[in-house]
Amino acid sequence: MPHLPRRTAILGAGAMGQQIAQHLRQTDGWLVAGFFDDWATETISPEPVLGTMAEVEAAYAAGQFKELLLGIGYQHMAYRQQVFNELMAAGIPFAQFVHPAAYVDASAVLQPGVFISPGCVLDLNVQLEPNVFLYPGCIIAHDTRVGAHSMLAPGVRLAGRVRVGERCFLGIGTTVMDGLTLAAEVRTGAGAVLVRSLDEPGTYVGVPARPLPPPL
Ligand SMILES: CC(=O)SCCNC(=O)CCNC(=O)[C@H](O)C(C)(C)COP(=O)(O)OP(=O)(O)OC[C@H]1O[C@@H](n2cnc3c(N)ncnc32)[C@H](O)[C@@H]1OP(=O)(O)O
Repeated sequence: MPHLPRRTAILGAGAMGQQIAQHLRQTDGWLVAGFFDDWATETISPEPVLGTMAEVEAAYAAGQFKELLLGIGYQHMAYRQQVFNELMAAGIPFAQFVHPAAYVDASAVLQPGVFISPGCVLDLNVQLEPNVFLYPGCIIAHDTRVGAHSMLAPGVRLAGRVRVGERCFLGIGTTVMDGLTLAAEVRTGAGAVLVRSLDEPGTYVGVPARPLPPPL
């Protein structure tokens, strides 16, 4: 008997939600049930907006979808965490999506809500905590762990035994040397190269990366 497709709803109908939907549509075994969004009532996509965020639980109970993925972007890191935790606590399952054009070693440990875009490579014993989102082309070397709700922009490279804290956003092309630990809520600018561990939240830019002073 053929497997039923994974009927998945996406939280957020904006650009990130649309990107997630497109990957699902093009991957065997997945089906986009629709979107939940507090602002949009319709989308350019074939699937409907099923309701607002407050209506997710009732839609799940009514069987409108089986799993969730989160399409809330890096400008809203605290909200990403809040929505994920609330819906997990309500017993609504989050999917894990690994694009077929990614390489994920069999030893990797992926928690619920993880999303892995095309071109990513995860080597031996990588751990992605809940709700981690990898944009295309991220390379994560052996024994590295990425903390819950963090997002890695396209082309981020983490060497071996790195620890990335929760709610971090690593900007496009960031490189992190082996064995470093990054605190929670670290952000990095495009092309940053991290050569020391970072104990404090904040934005870091440059080669080697330095703190970006907060605006006056
Ligand atoms: C799929 C996707 O598209 S995912 C998103 C991918 N996009 C990214 O990763 C972008 C990451 N963001 C950046 O790099 C941004 O420049 C940030 C967040 C680091 C800083 O943004 P802002 O706070 O707006 O800083 P602003 O642009 O005003 O620059 C402040 C200073 O930092 C410098 N600066 C900004 N970004 C960088 C950078 N990546 N590397 C080095 N210096 C930088 C600026 O030149 C400026 O220096 P100055 O004061 O000497 O003139």
